[in-house]
Amino acid sequence: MAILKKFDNYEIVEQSWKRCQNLGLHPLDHTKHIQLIDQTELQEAMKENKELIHYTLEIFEKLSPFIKKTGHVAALINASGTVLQTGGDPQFEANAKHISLHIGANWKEEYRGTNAMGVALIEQKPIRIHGEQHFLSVNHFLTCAASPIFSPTGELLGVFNISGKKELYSPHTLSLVCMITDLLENKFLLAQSKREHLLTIKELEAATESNPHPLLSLDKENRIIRANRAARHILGEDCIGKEFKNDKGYLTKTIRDETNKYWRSIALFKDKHQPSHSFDTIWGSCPHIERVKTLSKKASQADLPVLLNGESGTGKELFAKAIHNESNRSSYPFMAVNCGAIPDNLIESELFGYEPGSFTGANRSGKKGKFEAAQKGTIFLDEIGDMSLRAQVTLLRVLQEKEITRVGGIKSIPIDVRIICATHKNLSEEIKQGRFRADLYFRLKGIQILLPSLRERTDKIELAHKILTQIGVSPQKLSKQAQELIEAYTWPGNIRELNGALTQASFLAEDGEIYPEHFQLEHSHVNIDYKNTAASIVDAEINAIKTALDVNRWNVKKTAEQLQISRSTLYRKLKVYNIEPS
Ligand SMILES: Nc1ncnc2c1ncn2[C@@H]1O[C@H](COP(=O)(O)OP(=O)(O)OP(=O)(O)O)[C@@H](O)[C@H]1O
Repeated sequence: MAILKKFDNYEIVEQSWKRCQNLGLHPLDHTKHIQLIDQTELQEAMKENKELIHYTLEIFEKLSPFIKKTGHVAALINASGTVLQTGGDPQFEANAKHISLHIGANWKEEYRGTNAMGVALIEQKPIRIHGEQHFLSVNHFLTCAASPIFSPTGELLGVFNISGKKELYSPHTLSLVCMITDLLENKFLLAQSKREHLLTIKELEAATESNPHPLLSLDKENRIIRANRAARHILGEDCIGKEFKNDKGYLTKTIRDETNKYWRSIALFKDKHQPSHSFDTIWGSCPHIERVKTLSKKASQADLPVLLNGESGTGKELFAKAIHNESNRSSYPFMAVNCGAIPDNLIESELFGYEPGSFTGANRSGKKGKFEAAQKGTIFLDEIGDMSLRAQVTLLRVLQEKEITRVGGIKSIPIDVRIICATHKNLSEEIKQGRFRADLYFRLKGIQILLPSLRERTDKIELAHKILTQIGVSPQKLSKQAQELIEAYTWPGNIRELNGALTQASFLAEDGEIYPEHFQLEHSHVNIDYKNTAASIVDAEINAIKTALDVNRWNVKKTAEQLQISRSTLYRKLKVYNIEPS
């Protein structure tokens, strides 16, 4: 075993060798313990790991030029050790078959001795096993690097491995394997958290360099549903199911919020270093938004109630904050209340507070309500159209009397607060339908401001560039085709949706140019004209690529030069358009 000592993972390998000896494995007998599963079991395993295989194949395709060229083989095993996929250098793959590195074989340590996949399964961390570190001498010609793959809830799904001849040893293979497993884990998380509030923690001392994208998703109660490895590293391995408390002041960025107002009301995760909202932070130069800004600036000086009307995600809260920040009340609090999210029986205690011991479950020392907390400042009543009729009566009384009484209390407290309301509903229609009180509407209306939807705006690309700059991506990375898609899509979730879509697309583009395939949008919202234009652009591009490939006899370097694109872009397009030599 002395030979093992020259490697830094000496202790792990030594323990593995001991386990192999205890299990009765012999370094020279590699056939005795071979474990293969039959076709039925294999199909079962494939079915169980369908998603894992699908994502791995996507990565295999991207990697295959590199792996083939460098004489390596990549392999995926499931959590029981069975090889589910292999791919890479065909010549080396033939060698690999001789040592049972093929689909259906089991590479658990107990069957194949010390090996990177088997040890990664046991240690549940990335590992390299090089040359003579392998227990079976038949594997001594190999150098292997493997890393476990975890589900977004922390269960071990399998292991990804890259093997090559030991002369090809490179210190980077292990990093590559780790990057691949991170990518796989993120693909799972993105796919599974479609209807969850997905965040990334942006900047943190504890964030590891090799894992720059901690991702986690939250449920409506702010509990962590899923987290990738980087996020679990920061928040603790047992973080799943716990509340995400941002008590350490992490800078977070919402990647996706399925426009569920309840999640949005958990507005805890604000970047502390963000400039406070003013009209300068409201982007856009389309005449429509310019008009709205001018009106809002005037409104900020008037101390009258303001009613903001607009679809979800059009910036109502942003405008409310800007109005407050530019008003005489700016040095006093801005309190936001999502009226639709508060249960009817709690609305009074939420708005007006309560005295000690007033109801079961209440805080023993009593609590200030939002009106009191906003004293001399502004209260923002978001989704006022969703407020129950009962709550509307109570609110109307406060507006008339300009004082509140805490639940369970008798003392009246005078209130000096400016009210800004917002709704996506047509309140006149709500009044007609008997769902909103006309007298309350007239009290709240004051200055009415109608925010345009994103599809009505002419500055979508300008907004997209601003968003990309904000998330640290150069606007140049937005391809022409992606710009066409942004213009054509109808954006039912407005700027919030655009923000989420771009953040996600830039993430999926992995620092490359952003193309339509990086967006996860609902096709039904794409304008029909675009579909035709897009189809013709795509056809023209496919034809150009095919012609150039024919002319250059499939020499990728020359073809890329002729098309004036990089080789990696050409490879990507070949894959996306499924172009193969005929
Ligand atoms: N003109 C704009 N410039 C910059 N960012 C904007 C603009 N409009 C909206 N946003 C961004 O879009 C997101 C949604 O905005 P906001 O929360 O203000 O919308 P909303 O209309 O209040 O949505 P909801 O009705 O769902 O409460 C926020 O991240 C906000 O910063």
